[in-house]
Amino acid sequence: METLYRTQADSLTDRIVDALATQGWVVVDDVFTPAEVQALREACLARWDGGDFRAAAVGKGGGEAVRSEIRSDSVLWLNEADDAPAITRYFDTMDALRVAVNRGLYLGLADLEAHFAVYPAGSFYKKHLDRFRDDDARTLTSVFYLNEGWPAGAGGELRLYLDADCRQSVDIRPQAGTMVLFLSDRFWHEVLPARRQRLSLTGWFRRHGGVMTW
Ligand SMILES: O=C(O)CCC(=O)C(=O)O
Ligand SMILES: [Fe+2]
Repeated sequence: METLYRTQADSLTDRIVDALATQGWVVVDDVFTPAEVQALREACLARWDGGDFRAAAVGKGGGEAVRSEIRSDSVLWLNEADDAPAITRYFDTMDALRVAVNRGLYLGLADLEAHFAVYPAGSFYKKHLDRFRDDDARTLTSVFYLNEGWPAGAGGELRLYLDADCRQSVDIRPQAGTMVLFLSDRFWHEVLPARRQRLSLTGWFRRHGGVMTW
């Protein structure tokens, strides 16, 4: 009988948890409402126009460097105390998702780091894994797209490789409202060259590595 009382939000998190448990990745399109997507898109564009973005780097700490032959997007890191309600709402919703995923999968996700990314026409991100060699905190990747009506010929798909040998893959169009979630240490992926400006909001759920903090 319990299922009768389930809300739509519950069934969304059930779908996500089930897919992550069985295949390690999932594509969903109902985490945010169309109005929330639109507000995030406007916040992203306002900051892009304001010149707040920086060329994205690869690597971490001492090894961090801008390598435009590997990735040619620009990013703006976000924090939950942002002035824009759309952004604080993003962090609230993602936190609810974090709690639900922890409950279902015991991943021990502790926090989220997130940035807007803008890929100007012609940009790409070559095949990579999201987990850093020297830091295994990134556990679950979420990529959320903010592009109204992305035509089939516009490139810019996320190519997600489904096996370690990269023999099988799926291409996901970066349409507004689409969210892709995948385990950060398992799935190689790349962004195919985009033929028009491509906007996204990428988040990594991290667990606390090494020393326990309680
Ligand atoms: O935007 C995407 O589809 C993926 C971006 C990505 O792989 C990354 O920022 O690590
Ligand atoms: Fe990535």
